[in-house]
Amino acid sequence: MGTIAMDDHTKHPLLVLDGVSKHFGGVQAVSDVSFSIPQGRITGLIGPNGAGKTTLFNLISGTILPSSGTILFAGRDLTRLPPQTRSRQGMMRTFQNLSLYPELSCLENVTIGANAWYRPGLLSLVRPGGGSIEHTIMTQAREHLDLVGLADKSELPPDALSYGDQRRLEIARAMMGNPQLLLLDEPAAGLNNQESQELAELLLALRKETGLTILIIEHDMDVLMTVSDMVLVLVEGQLLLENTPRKVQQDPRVIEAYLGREG
Ligand SMILES: Nc1ncnc2c1ncn2[C@@H]1O[C@H](COP(=O)(O)OP(=O)(O)OP(=O)(O)O)[C@@H](O)[C@H]1O
Repeated sequence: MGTIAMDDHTKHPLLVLDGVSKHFGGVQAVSDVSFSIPQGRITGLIGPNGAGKTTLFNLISGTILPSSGTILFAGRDLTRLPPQTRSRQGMMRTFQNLSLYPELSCLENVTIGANAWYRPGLLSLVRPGGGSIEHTIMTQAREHLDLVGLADKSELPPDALSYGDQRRLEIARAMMGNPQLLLLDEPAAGLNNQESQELAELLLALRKETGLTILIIEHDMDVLMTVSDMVLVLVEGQLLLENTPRKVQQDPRVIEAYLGREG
């Protein structure tokens, strides 16, 4: 009802967390976390081990439900909706550990991402005899392999790829779901310096080409500094601060939080 002022220079938020908490028995993993992410922004999520980053990702993608609080995505309340509904609405994720299918080719692995929107029963009704949806999926999968630079590896099994390329393959599969929001859980883990830098460039290119919004957990500071517009710092389940990567790196509270953990 015209609640957004047309001259408002702040972009409409794609993802909004409002007072989100999660406890596992006596462990307060995420505590009263609120933030919002505008469309097209790349946001880094950092924090010492056990800070609650993965729990927060699981809450956003819906594999676990919050103890309290609200999660809005594209203006809709998704707090209690299952992961499949969230991916259908444009939220895709990759995992800390690779989750590729070794018995399938790279191309077939990418097609799996279409599960986010392809429900055979429904589509066969919508497109009666109107060309093959399988053909469309294969074509899109090839385009996404090309997008991440793996066009020439389509028939290989994922195990034949370098670790860096396997990470790219996972991203291609997530992109196959036509996401508005991509959640990346440590995509540079296990990559060498060159692979990490190439990954950072890929993420920036994806954002440029598709207007994608990305939330990324990443321990590799070089990657984080390269790709992030803003960084959220989580410590002991609480949001300590949100600022630009440079400001975050220099913030004594952040340094203290990391050193405090190591000491
Ligand atoms: N299913 C669970 N049951 C009980 N406790 C859990 C569960 N999942 C997470 N926790 C606890 O919640 C806290 C936050 O864990 P989480 O894995 O979210 O942190 P993290 O920031 O992702 O850590 P890391 O950087 O090591 O991956 C930890 O104390 C962890 O032990």
